[in-house]
Amino acid sequence: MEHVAQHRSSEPQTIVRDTTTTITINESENKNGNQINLKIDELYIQEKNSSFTSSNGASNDSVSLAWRNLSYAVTNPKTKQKTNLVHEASGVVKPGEVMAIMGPSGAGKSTLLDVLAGRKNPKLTTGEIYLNGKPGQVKYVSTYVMQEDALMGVLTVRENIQFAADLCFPSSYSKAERKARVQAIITELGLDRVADSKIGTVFVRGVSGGEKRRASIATQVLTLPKIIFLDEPTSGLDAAASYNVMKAIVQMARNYKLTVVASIHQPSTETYSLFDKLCILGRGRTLYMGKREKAIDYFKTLGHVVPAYSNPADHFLYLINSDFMTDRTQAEEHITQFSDSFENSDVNKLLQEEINTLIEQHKETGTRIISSSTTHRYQHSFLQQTMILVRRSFLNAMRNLLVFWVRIILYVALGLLIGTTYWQIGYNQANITERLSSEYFSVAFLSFMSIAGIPGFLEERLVFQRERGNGFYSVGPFVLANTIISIPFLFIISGSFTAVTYSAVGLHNDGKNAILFIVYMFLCLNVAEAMVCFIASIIPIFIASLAITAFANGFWMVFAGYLVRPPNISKGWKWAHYIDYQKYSFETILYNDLKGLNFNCERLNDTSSDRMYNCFYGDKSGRSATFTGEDVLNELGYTNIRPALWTVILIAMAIIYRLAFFAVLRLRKNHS
Ligand SMILES: Nc1ncnc2c1ncn2[C@@H]1O[C@H](COP(=O)(O)OP(=O)(O)OP(=O)(O)O)[C@@H](O)[C@H]1O
Repeated sequence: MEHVAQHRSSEPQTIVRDTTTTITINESENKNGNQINLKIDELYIQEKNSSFTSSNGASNDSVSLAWRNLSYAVTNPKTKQKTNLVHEASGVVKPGEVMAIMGPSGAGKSTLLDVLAGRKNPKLTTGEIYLNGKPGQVKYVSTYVMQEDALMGVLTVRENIQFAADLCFPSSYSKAERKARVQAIITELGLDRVADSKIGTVFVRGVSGGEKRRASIATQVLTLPKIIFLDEPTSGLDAAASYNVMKAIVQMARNYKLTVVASIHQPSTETYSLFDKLCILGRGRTLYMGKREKAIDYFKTLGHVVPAYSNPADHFLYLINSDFMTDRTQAEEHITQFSDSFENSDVNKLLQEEINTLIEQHKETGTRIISSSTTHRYQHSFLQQTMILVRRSFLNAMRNLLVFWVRIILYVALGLLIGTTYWQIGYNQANITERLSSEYFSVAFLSFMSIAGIPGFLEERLVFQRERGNGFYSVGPFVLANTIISIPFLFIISGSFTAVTYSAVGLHNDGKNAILFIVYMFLCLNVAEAMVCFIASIIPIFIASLAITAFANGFWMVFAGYLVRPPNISKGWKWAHYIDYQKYSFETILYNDLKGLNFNCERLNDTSSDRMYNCFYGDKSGRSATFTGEDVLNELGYTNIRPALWTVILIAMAIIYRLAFFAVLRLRKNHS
């Protein structure tokens, strides 16, 4: 095989190779003006030659994974009893091999996968993990593909992968090179046909489940990490889709000598036949670890012949399943028998020898894969990470019905409702209550409606979690991008709401006051939005965060100072009033409207008295025909409103919620 790879130089380049598929990128797309014809392994070779390091900082040499006497034990806090979720496991997976961890539900598949991937608490882990025969840190050479598809539904397959590529490849890669890499992985995972189709949302029918899973995998293996861990990559897929997903993974492992470990629940016969190795677990114990094609013979030596025409995977799982044994001791013995048999088997002896040989072979040679630094290096600066995320969030918001358009429509509809309900309330004292109500409901309803942003936020958060886990960017750029993107969006909402409400109600008829109304609505929504992000980051479960945000907004509505006026709020709840963002929003809007307005008192027709007017507010002598907006504020107890200070408080509250949102994500990251 011939590889010529030098497209990073300024000279025109030719890439000659013996594969059938090449990807042609338009000349104009290459910043050097050169045509690029690449396939994924060509890029891989180039990276190797140019000391490419993956996003995790690892070199591109193949890496074997071995583990010996690996246990993971948890202690029951009540009984103080220790339980081994993984017990004395050993195994080897070599470059180009795919190993499936199989076992019934609760067997410890995910736990073993997580322990191998370095995602579990190291204090609870004992045993050794070797990379190329030397103890090493797996996370620097691996990627972990989560079970959930973390993609943006309104973006196409290509766009999702492209944004991941923009984030995980250094800026030294030209746009055309990144595009070539994206196209290569699309081809590699058999996604060409649907590359420009949207992933799909509740509103838009998108690609199939299997295609979505492959797209999700593509976003996570772009850098060709040397070891790939996949948590149930076929869960929720039918047999054909599962086979296609696994086939694509196996193909990649073979082509690029990647070491792949996947937990699999119940593979079909076809999918099962794709694996090179099997690790069968039962109650955390190893019941078989070795070559897939030797498993049938091994179980035969134990007296368990796989019936003709049956799926070996099904048969093994059926054999070892003790879940429905009512006697716990009997169930335990059942598993112990299998694990003891394996421990004393020739297969295990060969496995131990293989691990020993691997360690011996690399004793004198090879370098230890371990990070020299505890701090992670990202491919882009903080600012660049933020800008890429802003671009993606913008595209997502513009296309996402739920994030943008539905919310705009809802806010405008709410504006119309308030505008028509309080239509031209005028300047008579009888309508003061309605005037205040229209302002209170503007604040309260719009704040409440911020819950509509939860689904979109949770989708983005899932993508963030995956990308953060893969070291694409840090928490700061995500929070900052989320904040930046919300600003124009909230201004548009505030502006369109004001456009349909302000004049319809007949609020303070002055351009300056109308603009200030938009600003105050914006400040209010800005806090509401930040609070939503904070709550949804603490509880990233749709129904739960919806309920808690609704409760929080209901709570703030009570203490905003309209349903109960400030002087009448009981002492015990005063604190709530002072930390209530709706109070500051409502009061600034109220002040902005009432200050400088005059209202008409009721004219009395009683000629026998010198009282000509009945005024609810202001001068009650009966001689004044009007009262001022300030009179209303004073008499209702809205004293000491300081718009400038309230504005600062609202900005500070938004910043505090955003910082809390940042802290939650940081803590969760550290925790995981
Ligand atoms: N932190 C923990 N503390 C106590 N028990 C735990 C903990 N984590 C997992 N377990 C238990 O360990 C066992 C193995 O869990 P694990 O998720 O690894 O199983 P699994 O084989 O992946 O199951 P499934 O196929 O259902 O996902 C289960 O019985 C689970 O309840």
